[in-house]
Amino acid sequence: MSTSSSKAEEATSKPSVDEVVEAAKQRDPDQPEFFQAVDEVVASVKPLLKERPELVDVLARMLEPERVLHFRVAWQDDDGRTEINRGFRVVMNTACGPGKGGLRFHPSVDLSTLKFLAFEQTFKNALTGLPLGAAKGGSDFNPRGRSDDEVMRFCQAFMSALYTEIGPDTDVPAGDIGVGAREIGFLYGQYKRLTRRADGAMTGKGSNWGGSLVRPEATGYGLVYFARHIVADADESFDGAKCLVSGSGNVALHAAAKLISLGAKVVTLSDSSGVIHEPDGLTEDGLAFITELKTVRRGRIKEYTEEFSESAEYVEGGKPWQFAGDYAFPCATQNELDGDDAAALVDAGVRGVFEGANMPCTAEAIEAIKSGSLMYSPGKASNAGGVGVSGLEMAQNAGHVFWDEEEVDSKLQSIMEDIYTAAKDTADRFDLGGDLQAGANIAGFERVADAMVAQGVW
Ligand SMILES: NC(=O)C1=CN([C@@H]2O[C@H](COP(=O)(O)OP(=O)(O)OC[C@H]3O[C@@H](n4cnc5c(N)ncnc54)[C@H](O)[C@@H]3O)[C@@H](O)[C@H]2O)C=CC1
Ligand SMILES: O=C(O)CCC(=O)C(=O)O
Repeated sequence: MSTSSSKAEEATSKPSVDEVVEAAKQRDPDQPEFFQAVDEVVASVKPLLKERPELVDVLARMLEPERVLHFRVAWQDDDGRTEINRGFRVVMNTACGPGKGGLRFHPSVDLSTLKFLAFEQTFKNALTGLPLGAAKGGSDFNPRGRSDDEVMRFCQAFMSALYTEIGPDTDVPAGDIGVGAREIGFLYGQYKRLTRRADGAMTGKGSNWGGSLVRPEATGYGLVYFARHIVADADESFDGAKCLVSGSGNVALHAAAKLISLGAKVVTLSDSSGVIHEPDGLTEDGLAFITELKTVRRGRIKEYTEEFSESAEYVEGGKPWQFAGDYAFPCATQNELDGDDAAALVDAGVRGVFEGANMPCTAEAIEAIKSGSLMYSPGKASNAGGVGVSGLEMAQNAGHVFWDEEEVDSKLQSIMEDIYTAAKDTADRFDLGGDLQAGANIAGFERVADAMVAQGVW
């Protein structure tokens, strides 16, 4: 081969998948959470990229957000002091529809965390089958310990910087960690005050001011609907099963409620301080106590053992994964279940791990879960019910209609079943031994990639 032709070949040869990922890592060496999420997806989609090598270019574009907004949020606390926080919105991919994804208010929020969440959201939203793109945003502001007035002033300042960038056909934020009904109310109120538009540019709104029924419950209920398919395929059921649930926020509380309604014994819940273990399972009254404790009094989970139950124990700094059970539902935060925790679950005879949080299992944990032959569902599939019902909220807002609970819940069940089927069928298509993680990643990736190809290079 002549030197000139090999030069021409070099000039036109495309980078490999690994080179594409390596180049992205070199651009942002300080974003470990983002690249943890990227590595997980890329490992799964390699069989597809082998079949369709032209999609490697598309992957390269997916690794760069479409837009990143970084803004100052200055506000006054109750003592009249000026406080400064950082605000962000990462619009990752609008190939399938407007930006869509939650806002997180937590001291750990930075660009790496938001890019990982927005990247996960890209494939999750595609899996719902709805016309949704993907975004995520938030702030390092911590609502814990702040008065309602402080939270309102913070939310108003945050939205004052963001309102020009969002809209029902542009980007539609919702809640996530630290952003619940109270925060959505303050944020949407400020959006309307500034734009004079009640156009549903946020989801998770109250059901008497433009929100959808079942949106508060949707992520937790959807998780259980999804897991129920996996468990049923193994000829098992949740009736009488001991379930280890982590967290005590929106996702955990509604997953626990649905599990209890199916006859399961929810033996743990937790917060960032520790875990409670109720050996015979939480009663509906016990769960109602914790729901009030967490959403109204904004207290700590240990108060359940101090004020409500004599049979429960509280372990400061503990995690649910130290207890025995049949199934585990990590519903708190990223990387809350590591390799050692997963090994403990395998040793304790746990038979399935179903993710409610985004990326709650580390890579080592997933490896241990799979080599222990446990059932496993990745968050981007099993927690997609929240954004699914957000999509239904957008549809109701656009049509100026309001659906009853039965209608929304039955649509949610269909969405979860369709995602399960897509993940399973895609795993079969690539002969992946029923690996739902790989199946979900490939199915979500392929939908977004096809949409990007159809819309040209930009
Ligand atoms: N809210 C939603 O609709 C959706 C949420 N998710 C994900 O679910 C997870 C939980 O979110 P939400 O319930 O909405 O938030 P939340 O703010 O209502 O609850 C978060 C819970 O996690 C606990 N937590 C936080 N850090 C912890 C730690 N290091 N160890 C133990 N517990 C910790 C908190 O104490 C709280 O109970 C997050 O990963 C979120 O991204 C995913 C899909 C939708
Ligand atoms: O409903 C939404 O848009 C937010 C859901 C979300 O943030 C998530 O799926 O992680």
